[in-house]
Amino acid sequence: MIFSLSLVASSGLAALAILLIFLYRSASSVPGPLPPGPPPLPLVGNIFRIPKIAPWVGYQELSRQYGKIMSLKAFGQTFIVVDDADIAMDLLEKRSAIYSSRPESNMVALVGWDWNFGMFPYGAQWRRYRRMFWQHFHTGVVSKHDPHVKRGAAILLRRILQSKPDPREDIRHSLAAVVLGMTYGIRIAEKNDKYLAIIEGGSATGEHLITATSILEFLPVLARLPTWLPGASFLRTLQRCRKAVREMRFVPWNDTKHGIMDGVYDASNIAAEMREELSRLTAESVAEEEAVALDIAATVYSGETTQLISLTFSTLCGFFLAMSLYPNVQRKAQAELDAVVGPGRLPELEDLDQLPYVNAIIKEALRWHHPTPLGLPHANTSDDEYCGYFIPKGSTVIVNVWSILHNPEYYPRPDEFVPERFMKDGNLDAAVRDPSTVAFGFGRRVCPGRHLADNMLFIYISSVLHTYNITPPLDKHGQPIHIQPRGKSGIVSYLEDVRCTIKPRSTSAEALIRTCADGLLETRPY
Ligand code: HEM
Repeated sequence: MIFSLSLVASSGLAALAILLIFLYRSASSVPGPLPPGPPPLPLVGNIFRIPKIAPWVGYQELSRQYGKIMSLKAFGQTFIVVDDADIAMDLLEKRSAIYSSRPESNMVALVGWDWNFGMFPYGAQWRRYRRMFWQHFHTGVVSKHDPHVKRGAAILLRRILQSKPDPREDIRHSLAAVVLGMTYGIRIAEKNDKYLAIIEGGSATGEHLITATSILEFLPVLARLPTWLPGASFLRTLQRCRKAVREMRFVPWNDTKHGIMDGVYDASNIAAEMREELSRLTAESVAEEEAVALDIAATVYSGETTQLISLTFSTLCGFFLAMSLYPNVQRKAQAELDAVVGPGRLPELEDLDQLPYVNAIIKEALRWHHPTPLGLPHANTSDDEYCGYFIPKGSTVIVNVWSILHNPEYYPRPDEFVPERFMKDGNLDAAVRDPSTVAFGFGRRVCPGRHLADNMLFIYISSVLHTYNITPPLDKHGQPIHIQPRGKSGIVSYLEDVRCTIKPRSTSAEALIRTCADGLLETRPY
């Protein structure tokens, strides 16, 4: 009896143990909840809660309600929105093995951008392209582009001497000169340049890439409809986009390859280096390698929706506006430049360490008006769990970079342009979070052009501060107009209005612009 009782008891215990193990196992295989977020509607999810205008502000408001990591749903797709630098690092840097892909997008191929590795999914092909790109931009080699950068800054200095109330066209023209010179050795014409028109046509297609706003993203089958159908104007737009992107991808490469472009060109350029390498390959591998090289070159100057031009352009526009609004900042930087560089020359990269306040202005320019307020989205390639929340494979992970860079806890009075926040006792303060740690993205996808971008921002900003005074624009009565900084919505956010008055600091500054800039602008190849 005792035996049978104990048998029953022990078999009961065993059954209980098996049941507990089963319950534990099934509980642990049930994914935890998604990060908090607004309750989804059936089928469409949170489509109506996804902010469309200045979405970084809308996401910040949602994050205040739901937390620093939250989730939204749209047509079955999960969006994870992160509003905290440490969480972004935890996921995108520390777990970069699974958070380095891009969201799948039908629009990328429909608009014709599927050769650009910035949009490739994570994998062997992306690695191969990125490695090739990196060979031309890592810290050990990036200085080879300095002559092109200095020449671009000289073009800007020379063009704004005409003192127009809006510097945008001049900034864009000078950056296009850098990118075409550096990539293909092409020197663009003062006016009506063929290659400039090609870049602008290609980059304008970037707006069609924004996912979740196009019906084609969810119903790609519509792209197969005949273009002549009434109401199918969007298909004709896509056709035009693909043509513009194709021209951007092939025309400069082919023209320089066959030596048929107009005007002068510089022998030192990335495409020429690539061709040199191709010439050492066997005939069988040349065709495949040339296709990759051509796309890498096109990526340099088109980047992810024309990184080099758009993002550097947008940051420089923010700098011009900030200088017109904060005259004391400008004067302080000019005093530093006068003491270190002196009146007889333009600043050089070698001066960088001696100019902490100018460096602080560059950091503040990247923070105050960040060109990609929501960064570029990542996607995770396997299911994950973070702080008890389930993050399903294939989620779109968005970091609200703007909100992080405007968090008053780290950057008090965040809407004001205050370079002093990065300074302590006359030096840069290492204790303040450097905006570059989030501004250039994260993990394995971090911007591979960041060292070039740093150099460009330094040369452009220090050269302009050294030679020009930037003040507010004047109305027809000669009264200063106060411009309110407002960023437009888009993957790249541009300021709506950056009008200002730009005048040489003195007659000797004007002479310096003419002599130094004209020297750099000589048409002789390097
Ligand atoms: C102020 C200037 C710039 C800013 C703020 C910037 C910012 C960024 C950001 C936020 C990303 C996405 C990173 C991520 O996914 O986490 C990115 C990617 C990228 N950037 Fe930049 N960038 C700048 C300049 C440049 C320049 C000058 C180049 C080219 C020389 C460049 C080439 C690229 C490329 C090719 C990618 C895609 C990388 C990949 O997907 O693997 N960027 N950049």
